[in-house]
Amino acid sequence: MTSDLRLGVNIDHVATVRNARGSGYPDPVRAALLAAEAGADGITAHLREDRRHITDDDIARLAEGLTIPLNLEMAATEEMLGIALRHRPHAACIVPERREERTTEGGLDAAGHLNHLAPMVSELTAANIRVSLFIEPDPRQIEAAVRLKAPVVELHTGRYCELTGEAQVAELRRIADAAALAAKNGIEVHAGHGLTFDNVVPIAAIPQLRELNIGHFLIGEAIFDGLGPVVRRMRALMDEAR
Ligand SMILES: CC(=O)[C@@H](O)[C@H](O)COP(=O)(O)O
Ligand SMILES: NCC(=O)COP(=O)(O)O
Repeated sequence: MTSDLRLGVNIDHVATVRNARGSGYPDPVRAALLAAEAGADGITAHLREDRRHITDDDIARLAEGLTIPLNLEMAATEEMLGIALRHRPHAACIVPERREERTTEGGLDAAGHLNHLAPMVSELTAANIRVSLFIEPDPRQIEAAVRLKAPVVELHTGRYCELTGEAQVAELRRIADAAALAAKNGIEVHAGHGLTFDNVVPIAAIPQLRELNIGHFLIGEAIFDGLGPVVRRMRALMDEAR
């Protein structure tokens, strides 16, 4: 039986492999359908401003063809807002973006950009899109999410995944405290970034978490074991932790 913790499979890096050769394959939509068959509860795709992996056409096909919820990760720009409003994904997760970064480094500074984010959160919410803010596990950012009336936050687990020993335990505590604070304020709590078979269990055991979004590791492992088996194994680890 699956637990109350949903697994969102991020298929960005299927598109990274496709784009490396400018070919039509491997197709991230095919990967999304396979992940759904293997037990993913949702699909996450990050349409970066530089289109380095997922493309506009991928988003159109995902929005059209998925039977499980689509979580569109997007920068807080007018262009991305327009795309979200056009395709109406189940959820939109607002993430920070820097063109020169290799991956999403740190969370969105919601506290520092309240005035910019407020109309965006309202417009997405009015369009029936569930807004999530991808933030650091920091009480200041949770308070900003409360002020913005964001229904969901996703806590960035990247630092936790990179640390070891006592420092990792301290970061895990920071994530658990942030999850408790957000849930106490009526916010649904998700987490993700950098999660693997080896580090997922302590995160999945945080009782307030309702969803984990995992991509890069799963797509990498799929090269060796196939996407279906690795999604099923991640699901099983998450379920055992609850
Ligand atoms: C916001 C986030 O954590 C995911 O989108 C993940 O970062 C995959 O995309 P990149 O590897 O391009 O950052
Ligand atoms: N929001 C996090 C996400 O979608 C997946 O991150 P990663 O597992 O690719 O690092």
